[in-house]
Amino acid sequence: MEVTVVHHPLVDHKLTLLRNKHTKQPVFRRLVEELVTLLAYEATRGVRVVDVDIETPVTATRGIQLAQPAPLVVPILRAGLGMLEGMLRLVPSAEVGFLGMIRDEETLEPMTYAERLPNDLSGRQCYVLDPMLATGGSLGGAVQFLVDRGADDITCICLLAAPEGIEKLQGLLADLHVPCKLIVAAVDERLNEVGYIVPGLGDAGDRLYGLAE
Ligand SMILES: O=P(O)(O)OC[C@H]1O[C@H](OP(=O)(O)OP(=O)(O)O)[C@H](O)[C@@H]1O
Ligand SMILES: O=c1cc[nH]c(=O)[nH]1
Ligand SMILES: [Mg+2]
Repeated sequence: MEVTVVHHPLVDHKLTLLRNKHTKQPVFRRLVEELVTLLAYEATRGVRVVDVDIETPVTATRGIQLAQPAPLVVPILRAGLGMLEGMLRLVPSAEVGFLGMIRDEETLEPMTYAERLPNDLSGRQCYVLDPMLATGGSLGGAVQFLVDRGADDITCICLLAAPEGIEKLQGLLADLHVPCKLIVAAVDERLNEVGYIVPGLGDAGDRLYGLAE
């Protein structure tokens, strides 16, 4: 798996605001969207295009446009939903599929509770959105789910990743033999004893949408 850490002062500036526990929910939501737009610019460098003939007001010329089928964006509910608008701002013609996953906070095992995706994902460029790659259970489960549906081109966009999660995903992908990229704003130090990213930003879903319990 190719891992790209996006280095840019605006990304680091926004990420610092996001990490700050005093950042209020409306600002947090806005920052997540803005960050995703910046990451999506990097993540879509390999988006498929086709040549197209057009006419400008001056002359005929050749350009490009996004190829069909359109890219498929898959936010992992809940927290990944906070990234959707930021992604669609850059790729408004993308289609959207949904995957709901929750990790058991005791065992840290992920569970899939909702799914609305095309049945056949072969030949689709899939962009998975999840702000946090912690143990890697949730994103690994999501990637496995997409591959089981035939996905053969997957790009994951995360805000923060722990080294442990990246390693787990690498291991899974070595067995799956499917090309996969990871675009992330920062790789943090480690996981703590309860599976949270350190220094991290806390529970992304709770900070976006409030406490789930
Ligand atoms: O790498 P992992 O150890 O699996 O942890 C990461 C997952 O945890 C969070 O979701 P959570 O389960 O809290 O659900 P939520 O988005 O509904 O809050 C986050 O959005 C990831 O999906
Ligand atoms: O730090 C973490 C780890 C998992 N999920 C989160 O939302 N935050
Ligand atoms: Mg959560």
